Amino acid sequence: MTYGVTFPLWREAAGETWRNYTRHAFVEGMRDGTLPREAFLRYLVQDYVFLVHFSRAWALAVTKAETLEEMRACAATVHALLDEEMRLHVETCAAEGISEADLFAAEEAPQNLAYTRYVLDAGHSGDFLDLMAALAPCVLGYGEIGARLAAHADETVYAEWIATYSGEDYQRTCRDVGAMIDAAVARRLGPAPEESPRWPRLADRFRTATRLEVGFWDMGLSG
Ligand SMILES: Cc1ncc(CO)c(N)n1
Repeated sequence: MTYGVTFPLWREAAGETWRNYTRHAFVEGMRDGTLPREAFLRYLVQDYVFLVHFSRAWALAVTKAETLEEMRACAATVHALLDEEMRLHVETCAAEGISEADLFAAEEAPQNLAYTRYVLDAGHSGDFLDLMAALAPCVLGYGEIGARLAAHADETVYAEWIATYSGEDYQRTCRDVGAMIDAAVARRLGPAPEESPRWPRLADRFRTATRLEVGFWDMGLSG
């Protein structure tokens, strides 16, 4: 999955951190079905809270945008998170006797706090590109993981998770976000963005968010 031209460059710059995220033991446990249910549910409850704050960060992107196209793409992502992706969390948890009110009230794990507030701060202290560099590993990383697992997973109890992230709705969101980031980078940094003095810092933000994704999976495994 490439999702545009900027994402592959940032992913490459993140080096083995990207692999640690997308090939994490938690991910492989969903692929082959060996992930303990308890770890999955712990993760899913935290991930619901993550998505609440992640939606806020995309809403912040609407206010940081410079064009109507950017505003539309960011608003559409807020909608996709709140009304499509979170359905997985609500329905899976409901089947386990965990209500949406319980999810909303769940106490955030430190790894969750660190990640979401890092992303929000990237947006508050920086501009639209700073925010996009911090948001990209989440959206596009899950797209990449979902597509790989759909192609290579065993018959697994985690099929619904895999179907959510490999499904057409989520993959379309990833393609749209990838294209929007390419246009946003070209608009602000010109035709040779890698030569811009801002480039190393954007790549660094992307890698930091990727490190925080690794921490999020670690949390799921360790409690
Ligand atoms: C931690 C995390 N990263 C990315 C996504 C994809 O939106 C998610 N649901 N949770």
